[in-house]
Amino acid sequence: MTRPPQPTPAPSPSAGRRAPDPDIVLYDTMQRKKVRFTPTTPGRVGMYLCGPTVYSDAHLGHAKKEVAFDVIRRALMHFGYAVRYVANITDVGHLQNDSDDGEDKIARRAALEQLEPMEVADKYFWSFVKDMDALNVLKPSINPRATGHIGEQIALIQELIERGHAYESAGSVYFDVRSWPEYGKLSGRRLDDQEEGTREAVREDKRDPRDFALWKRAEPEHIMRWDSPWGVGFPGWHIECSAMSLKYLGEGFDIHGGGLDLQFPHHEAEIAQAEAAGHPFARYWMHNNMLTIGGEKMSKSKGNFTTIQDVLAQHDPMVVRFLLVGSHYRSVTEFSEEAFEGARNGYRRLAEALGEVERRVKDAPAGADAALDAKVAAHVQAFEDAMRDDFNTPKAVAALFGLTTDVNAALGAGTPGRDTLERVQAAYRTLGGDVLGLFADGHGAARGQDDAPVVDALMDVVLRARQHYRLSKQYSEADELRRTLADVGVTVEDTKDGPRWRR
Ligand SMILES: Nc1ncnc2c1ncn2[C@@H]1O[C@H](COP(=O)(O)OP(=O)(O)OP(=O)(O)O)[C@@H](O)[C@H]1O
Ligand SMILES: [Zn+2]
Repeated sequence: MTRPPQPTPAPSPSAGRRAPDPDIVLYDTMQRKKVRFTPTTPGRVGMYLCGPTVYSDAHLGHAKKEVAFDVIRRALMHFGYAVRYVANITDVGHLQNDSDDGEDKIARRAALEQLEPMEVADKYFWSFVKDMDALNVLKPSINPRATGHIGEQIALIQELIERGHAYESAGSVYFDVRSWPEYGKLSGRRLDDQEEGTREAVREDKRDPRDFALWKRAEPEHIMRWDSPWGVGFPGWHIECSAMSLKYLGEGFDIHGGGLDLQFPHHEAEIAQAEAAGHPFARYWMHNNMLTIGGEKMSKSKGNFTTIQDVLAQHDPMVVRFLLVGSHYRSVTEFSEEAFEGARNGYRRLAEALGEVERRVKDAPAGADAALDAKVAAHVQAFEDAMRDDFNTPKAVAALFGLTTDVNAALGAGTPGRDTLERVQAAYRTLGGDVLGLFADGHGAARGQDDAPVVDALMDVVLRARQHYRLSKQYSEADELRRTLADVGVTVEDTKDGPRWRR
């Protein structure tokens, strides 16, 4: 079975209010330098992002990646491009330790929680969606799941076998790394170097220890299994991304994104699988750096993670987002309470200035303020220049602070003309709101002030009252309190450290 050719589809239309900006520069990992960005189809961008493996709640490291690429997408839209944004959901094939051995992460979790594997995948998929909504991450245009594309993956594997780049062995299929000299071009790893690291892990059914699985034979106890030309099995982790990105974005699509840690082997494998099968792959590769804690990558397996839900129980989602955009996507973001403190103050400064502008704009005197207009235009220019230069969000945020200093000075001296205030408002809403994703409804400026400390104090009182009811066995009063809180979206959980709440 040969896979039909994949024409580049017309991307779904999105806001293209201005002519596509030809001066965007981005850092391409493949070329190892900043290059001018020119999409294949003028005005349209096809973008693919490696999404989560849905076997646990997402942590703040995942949020860094999602927000980083969300901002890139939003910036491209701001600069006049229609973006089709495809982000996959891995719900099969991702084995423990990212290797070709071990249990499937989803199946393992299913056994632990005594759920169907698809129940696990759905549970954590929806938890991920909720987190992303809270962080104001735009929904992907397409959110394909690996289990929904087994046919496409099998077809691509067949093409690789036909072309002599993959072989079947005992019911599994492996990519023949030696048949594809370009393997290693993204990460810059030479085949000899790779051999060193993997010699130990040599499997008897592989011709070469560096060969990676495209399809794995399912042992009898393996629950997630599909029929294939090679018997009952399941796909390798890498193949889904090659198959689904080509399916929805077409050959030679524009941008492929993901975390730096995915460069090797995942992205290297994605490229080899597509290109060895004769399908030109992504034209630009973008990688976000890591969110760290104590200098170490926050990661599920290291256990040094804080879930997004836990973070959001303590911090305004817009402050979390502000913290993340405060460092460049290619820089490390160190997670600490002090960093949050800084973000809270920084975000409040912007949100309060916008709040004040929005309060005054209706009653502002007619006309404009030329001096302030000139300053606003310069800050807008600085913001856009920063974003054109490899999406430099820290510089862009600095431009918003510059704007805020000038706006606060002008507001201190009186109320500027309405035309100017409207331009100031539009600058905040467009640059901070549409591009950086801040000031989402119900947060920051819309609320006028950060009421988190007040809410925290009130919740403290309420939880103590509930605790009092419980200790004096007044359970119906305690339940009534919990229900009242639930009605306004506040969940109370009793943990071994006492009651905790989140909204
Ligand atoms: N600390 C982090 N900072 C930024 N991006 C991250 C971080 N951790 C994971 N990612 C990104 O999120 C995506 C999914 O990662 P993955 O599921 O491997 O998370 P993980 O916590 O590293 O899990 P594990 O420890 O089980 O490998 C990848 O693109 C990865 O680069
Ligand atoms: Zn991928």
